[in-house]
Amino acid sequence: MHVDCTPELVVIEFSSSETMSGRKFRKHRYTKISLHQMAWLQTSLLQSVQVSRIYPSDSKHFVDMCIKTSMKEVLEEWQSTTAQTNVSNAALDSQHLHAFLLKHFHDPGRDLVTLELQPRVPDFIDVINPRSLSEFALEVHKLWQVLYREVSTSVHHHPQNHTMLPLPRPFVIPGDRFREVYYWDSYWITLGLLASDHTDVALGMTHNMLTLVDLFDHVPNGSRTYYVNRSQPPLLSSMVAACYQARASKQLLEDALPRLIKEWEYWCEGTCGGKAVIVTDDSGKQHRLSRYCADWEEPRPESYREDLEIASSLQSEEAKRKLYHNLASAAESGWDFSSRWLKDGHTLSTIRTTQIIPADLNGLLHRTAAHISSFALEIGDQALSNAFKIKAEELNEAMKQLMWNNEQGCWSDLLLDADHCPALAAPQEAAKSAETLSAAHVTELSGTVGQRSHATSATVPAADCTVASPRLGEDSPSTTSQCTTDACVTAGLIITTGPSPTLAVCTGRQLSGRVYASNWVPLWCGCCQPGSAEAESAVRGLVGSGLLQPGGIMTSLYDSGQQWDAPNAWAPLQHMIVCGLRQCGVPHGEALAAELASRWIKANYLGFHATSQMHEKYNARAPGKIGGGGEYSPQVGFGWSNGVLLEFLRMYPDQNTLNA
Ligand SMILES: OC[C@H]1O[C@H](O[C@H]2O[C@H](CO)[C@@H](O)[C@H](O)[C@H]2O)[C@H](O)[C@@H](O)[C@@H]1O
Repeated sequence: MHVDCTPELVVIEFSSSETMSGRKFRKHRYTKISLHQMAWLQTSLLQSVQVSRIYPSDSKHFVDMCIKTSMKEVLEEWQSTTAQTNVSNAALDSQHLHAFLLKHFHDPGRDLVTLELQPRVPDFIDVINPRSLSEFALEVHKLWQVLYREVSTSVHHHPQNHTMLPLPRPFVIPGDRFREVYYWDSYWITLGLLASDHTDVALGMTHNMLTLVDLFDHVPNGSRTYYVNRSQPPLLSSMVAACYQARASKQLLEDALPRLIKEWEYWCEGTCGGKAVIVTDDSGKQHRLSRYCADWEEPRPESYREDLEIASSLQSEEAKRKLYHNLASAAESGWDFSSRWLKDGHTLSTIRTTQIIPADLNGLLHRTAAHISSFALEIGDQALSNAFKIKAEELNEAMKQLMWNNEQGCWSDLLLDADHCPALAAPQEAAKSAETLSAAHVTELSGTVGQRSHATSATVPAADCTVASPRLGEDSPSTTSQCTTDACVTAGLIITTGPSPTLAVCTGRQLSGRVYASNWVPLWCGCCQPGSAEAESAVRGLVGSGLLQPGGIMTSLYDSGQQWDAPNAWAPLQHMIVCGLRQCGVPHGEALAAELASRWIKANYLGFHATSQMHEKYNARAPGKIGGGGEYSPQVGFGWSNGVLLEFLRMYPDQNTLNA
């Protein structure tokens, strides 16, 4: 396989099989096995199994099963079975399907081995006050053992029989249906492991992530082949920073730096396609920002039936492809799903993820650049450090000019008009003109995308073009300045070729007025100076946002029925915002951080006492109540909740008001 991260088109064609059509994958390097797997994940077998509801409780069940025989055998027999029964490319009756699956597949789980973790009780647990909380912390600490795994030898020897990626080191999984490593979950799991004195496991998890960057030029959403088409919120540099703080090894920084730079290029340089966008500010100055943009335009294999159902209301194939692309891109955001990505705020078929420049993503990229700069300094590479210092400053300036929402005291998401911007199109669309190669298995074709020179104009409301109060609905704007229809129309969108052939220049944009916890993530990412006017305004904005509830920081103000919305509260958001408040240099911010951490600890404690479990999400309005909504049933375990709880108790061991 080609190793450079250059614009590339990979064409897969399984010529001997009717069940596999030629598929194109643009960008990045995929491993050969993952390419075969990606093609396999688009066969009529997958479609038949998922549509038949043979595993009714969860669409993820089938894609996590392991092949008993070989992929070749499975596909050849599938082809002849469907041919014999004269239902080529269509569903078999459930009896035949059952028999077929039993012959060729193991239930999920064969790709993992449960390991023994070295027992230890970290010192901070003894210091926790009151005693009941210290006992609770010990129970949660013991859950690492329950979630500790490594991949089985079969994954290393026969990777083509597994969707599981062959990770070299042991790891902690989130739990329940999430039987693999998840990118952003791993950061909070790592923090919890470090608090728990499991430093070697934390380092191993970080090493796994660096290996994934070697293989894919990015960290996939999760360690499964069906997740490699996208990433998740970039927290690898934060994992490295946390491990470096725990065990100051310069070797870790030496190993990490080239991989972090590769990851940076994936998100920000535009060479890997789709994610980087140029947006101009009111003075015409161009800024580079990033968005979520998956390399996938099919139903997600792990949620196949769900995606087909959402698409059923759409007529054209193009509209369906665009929908699938936006669903996968929302999964890349980690916020799958949320009113945040939905044009009307509640209907999944109105999803428009790739039209949005997210405040949290760009904040995290700023944090990544700042980390790279400081790691480079630490190992004596002044030039690299300077280069990334400049990148961090540029991104900060872009966010300040384009995303800072003075009215709400936060960084808001930006809306672009993707319909009128060719380079913002879905990946297969952008690659449409490329020639499909016929090949026995896998072939590569380089340098075919993004050669565009359009100068189109269309109209979208501009940043200063707004109406009164924030509301959820179509393009609800953010500030209270007057807006007339004419003013909106004249401040139009102009798209031209950007400095790099793959980047679009968008001169029209609109600040989202919707209120999400993600709007305060940049506070944690160092996007304003401690003690500055912005920091003060952000603290005020958060207090007045309506998000601060008795059970923690609510994800949004909108009860959309999606899991990344009200009334749910998620551990990662609590952690980033609490730490942002702690470091923002505003006295009231620090007190608020302590108060919010206490609310979260109490909610987790009550939830554990009611259910004997740690949960993936909670209900912010009712402390101790479990969260819900979304496309799968609420999960227990749970990696990041355990990590944040232990980290909060390490930071704030005195919780004497627990029973108040
Ligand atoms: O199967 C549906 C989706 O499930 C995952 O998303 C959710 O769980 C992840 C693991 O805890 C978490 O990282 C993510 O924020 C959750 O929304 C998965 O990441 C998605 O890609 C997948 O489509």
